[in-house]
Amino acid sequence: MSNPLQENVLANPVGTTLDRYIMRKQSEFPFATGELSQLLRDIALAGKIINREVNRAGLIDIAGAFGNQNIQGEQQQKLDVVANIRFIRALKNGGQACAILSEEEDDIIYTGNDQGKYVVAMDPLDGSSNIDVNVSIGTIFSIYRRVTPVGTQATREDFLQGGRKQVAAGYVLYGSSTMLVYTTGHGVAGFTYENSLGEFFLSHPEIRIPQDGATFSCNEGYWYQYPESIRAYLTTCKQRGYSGRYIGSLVADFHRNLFKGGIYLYPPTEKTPEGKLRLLYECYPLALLIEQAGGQAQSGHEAILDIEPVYFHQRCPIYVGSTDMVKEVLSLANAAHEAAC
Ligand SMILES: O=P(O)(O)OC[C@H]1O[C@](O)(COP(=O)(O)O)[C@@H](O)[C@@H]1O
Ligand SMILES: [Mg+2]
Ligand SMILES: [Mg+2]
Repeated sequence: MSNPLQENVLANPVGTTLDRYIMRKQSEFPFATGELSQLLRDIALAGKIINREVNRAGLIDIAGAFGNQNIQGEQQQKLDVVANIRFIRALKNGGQACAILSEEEDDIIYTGNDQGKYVVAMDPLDGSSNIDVNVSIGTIFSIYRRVTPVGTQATREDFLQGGRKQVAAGYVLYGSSTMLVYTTGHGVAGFTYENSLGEFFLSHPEIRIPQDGATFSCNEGYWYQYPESIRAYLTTCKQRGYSGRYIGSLVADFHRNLFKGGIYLYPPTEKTPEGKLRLLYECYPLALLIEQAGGQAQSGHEAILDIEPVYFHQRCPIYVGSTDMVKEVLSLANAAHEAAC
């Protein structure tokens, strides 16, 4: 007969670690060789290291601008640079990624692992404008199986395969808790970081976004730069009494809508006529996640995952979230388009 202590411990298992979950998922694919599993572990490790830097950002000298501009013409923050270095190093040491594309670097980063079967596109630190003010930020990643022969150097073709060729995608959210959310094309799972054990534990096995929502996320500071159809949509949302929520960190706004329902909009503006967000390491990975969770991601003309990739730091408008809300934006945009023709 077990005593109360044993019963209590037996009744409270610590949970499924990310490692165990990856192994369990791998065993569902008889031909899996473990390289993608190892790559996901490497990304989780980099996420843990950046989490440590983010948590003590105020204590150590990584606040503020780094003093360089990246290829986007944006002032790099110190934490952008730190996160970039940490991720590249973790992927180099992991040995599975033969090349990386980063928001913070102009061109392909070769890891020296030419035997690696995968390439990774990443936004090492998303929500840079929020770094110094202790607001949630994140890391976004997208993984492809290379198309160039193993043993050779990766080329731009490996990165410009198109959104539907992603074999995995996800993000790490550094918020009130740190979470890793990813998909390998078989649903979306979320893991919460347990600091004291240094482990990610499965906390959200099958994430599904609600079909509809009552929250809209966009920077209304650009109201007068938005297309008329978007202003019409936002006006309708307000007339319905929907909530406006805008953190200014794409990962954090996306995460909230993923769990609660809602829509994130970054339309074309006069300042960014093609949209602001980057196709390869912001829009594609979140579009794969949202479709796997039952939502939609559109550019106003087509599904984000169907946009043809032409160059590395390509931008596009994005409307992503609950299906009913994205569909409504599209129908207004199409009506405006037809009226203009
Ligand atoms: O300040 P704006 O124009 O509203 O843009 C905010 C958006 O830009 C971003 O900060 C762009 O990402 P980075 O921080 O990785 O450059 C998104 O996270 C965010 O949603
Ligand atoms: Mg970003
Ligand atoms: Mg960034």
